[in-house]
Amino acid sequence: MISQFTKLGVVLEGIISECLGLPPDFLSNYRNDRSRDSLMGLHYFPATEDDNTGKPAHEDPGCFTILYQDEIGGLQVHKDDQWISIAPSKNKLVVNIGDVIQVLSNNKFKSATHRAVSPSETDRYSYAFFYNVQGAKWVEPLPQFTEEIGESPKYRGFLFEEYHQLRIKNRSNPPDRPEDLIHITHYSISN
Ligand SMILES: O=C(O)CCC(=O)C(=O)O
Ligand SMILES: [Fe+2]
Repeated sequence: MISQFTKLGVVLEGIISECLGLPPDFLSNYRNDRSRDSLMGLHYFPATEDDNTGKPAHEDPGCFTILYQDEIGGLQVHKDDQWISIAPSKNKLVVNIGDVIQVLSNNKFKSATHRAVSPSETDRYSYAFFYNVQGAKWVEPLPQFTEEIGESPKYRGFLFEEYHQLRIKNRSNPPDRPEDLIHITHYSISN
C-alpha cells in the first residue's frame, strides 16, 4: 500500500508544482528525502451521546496528504464558513494541501482545514498518507511568490522539524486554552 501511495504522490507532486506555475520537478527536488513520509491507519470508535469529535479541526503540517476513508464517511472540509461532508466512495481518494505548500506559495494555495466526525453506532476506519519533508528542510515563502512579484513574505522561515515537534506537542501536551494551540500562523509575519 505504501508503494502505491508513494507512486501516486510522485504524480501529484508534479501536478501541484505545475498548478503553482513552478517547474514540474520542483516539489520532487524539494522533497528529495522521503524518509518522513508516513502512512497512518485510523480507527474511530462510535460517537458517545455527548461527543462525536473523531479528529478535531486541523490543517496537516506537511506538503499534502492523501486520505482514504471507508464507506461510513465522516471526513469534512471547512469552506466558506461551512463544514462540507466528503461523501465516501470505494474509488475515491481525497488530497489535502498541507501547511508547507501554503508557506512555500505564500498563501497562493491554502492548506485545507478538515476534521473527522465519529459515526453513530459503528466504527470507522481511514488511512492517511502524509507527504512530509525531511526534518532539516528549511521552509519559507519562495521568491516566485514574493520578491519576484513584489509581494512581501507572509511567513518567516523555519525548520520543518521544529514545526512538526510543536504540532506533536499540541497533542501530547495540549494547552489549557484551544487558542494557544500551535498553527502555521505561529510563523506569520504581520505587515
Ligand atoms: O480520518 C480522516 O478521515 C481524517 C484523518 C486526518 O485528517 C489526519 O489524520 O490528519
Ligand atoms: Fe488531517
